[in-house]
Amino acid sequence: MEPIREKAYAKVNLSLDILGKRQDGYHEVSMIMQQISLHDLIEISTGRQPGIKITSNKSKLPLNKNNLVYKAAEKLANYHQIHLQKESIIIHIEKNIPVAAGLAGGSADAAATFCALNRYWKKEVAENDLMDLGKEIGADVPYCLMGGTALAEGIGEKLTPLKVKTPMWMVLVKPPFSASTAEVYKAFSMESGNRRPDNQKIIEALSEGKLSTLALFMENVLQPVTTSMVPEIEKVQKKLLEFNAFHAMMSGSGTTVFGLFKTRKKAESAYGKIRKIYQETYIAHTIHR
Ligand SMILES: C[C@](O)(CO)[C@H](O)COP(=O)(O)OP(=O)(O)OC[C@H]1O[C@@H](n2ccc(N)nc2=O)[C@H](O)[C@@H]1O
Ligand SMILES: Nc1ncnc2c1ncn2[C@@H]1O[C@H](COP(=O)(O)OP(=O)(O)OP(=O)(O)O)[C@@H](O)[C@H]1O
Repeated sequence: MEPIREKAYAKVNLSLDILGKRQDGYHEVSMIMQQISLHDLIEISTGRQPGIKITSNKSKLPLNKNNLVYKAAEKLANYHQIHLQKESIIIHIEKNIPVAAGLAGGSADAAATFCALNRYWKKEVAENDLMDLGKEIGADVPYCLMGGTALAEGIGEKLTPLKVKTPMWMVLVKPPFSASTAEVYKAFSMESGNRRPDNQKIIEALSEGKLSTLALFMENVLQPVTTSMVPEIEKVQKKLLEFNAFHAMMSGSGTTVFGLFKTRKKAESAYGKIRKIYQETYIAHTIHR
């Protein structure tokens, strides 16, 4: 049997606002998510040993039960009442998305694993059920299942798809330092007074293709928090602006900073320059559903 392949696309946060803290430690958010062309590849094939084996081209990735791909396989098998121990499955993760970078790499892999395993097992799951299973793995997983452009509320699982008139090119830089999502959220204070995005204005600007207006209202309230841990973020942001990005901002809890460009040519020119400074530099475009 031919291996089953599924692309796992990264996301950037065009905005991230925090509205409050919940009793369980999670935060109520309001953020605009955008899927991008940078992706991992999930490949499912039949193995010889019983159980699930995870392999990857990336040596530092956990290949055990801590991998979000394993968690996704376990959840989906339970849902279908399939005994994983009686299966013989190899899941290979071709990792291209930088890890612990604010680009939802692990969440995207989990979402793609759901889709690939459903095809492998020839099963279907109602969208709502799949979203619920995804939410149990991570707050970004429901969005990764949906893709495209969306307003994400609640802890990130309440999703509204958004219209975008103009696709965009971007250059992403992952500084050589990471930050833990849990630690960044923990260090955020509701009294911080950090600059907040105006999501309604961003939604309008996206639907009308007004890129300069968009830039006026994009903010990530976590950026000052992560920058206090990793000051390099500010330097990367300045470099992207210097190389003609019309806006540059940190994605998610960081540490990746992305710069938006009005044309592919401008993005390619900046990419050529900034990759000489930062090893983990990527060029991508937005993906629309
Ligand atoms: C930063 C973002 O990537 C922005 O899209 C997400 O909000 C984080 O999504 P994620 O990594 O899928 O989050 P999870 O794996 O569910 O949670 C990791 C940790 O982040 C914190 N967390 C996450 C989401 C949220 N709305 N509030 C939180 O406080 C919690 O401490 C949690 O223990
Ligand atoms: N398949 C996976 N890909 C990447 N990381 C994984 C995976 N499975 C487990 N992890 C672990 O999860 C942690 C976060 O990785 P990930 O790349 O998803 O972070 P992130 O991009 O900051 O996510 P988010 O934007 O959702 O907060 C890492 O420490 C990594 O070891």
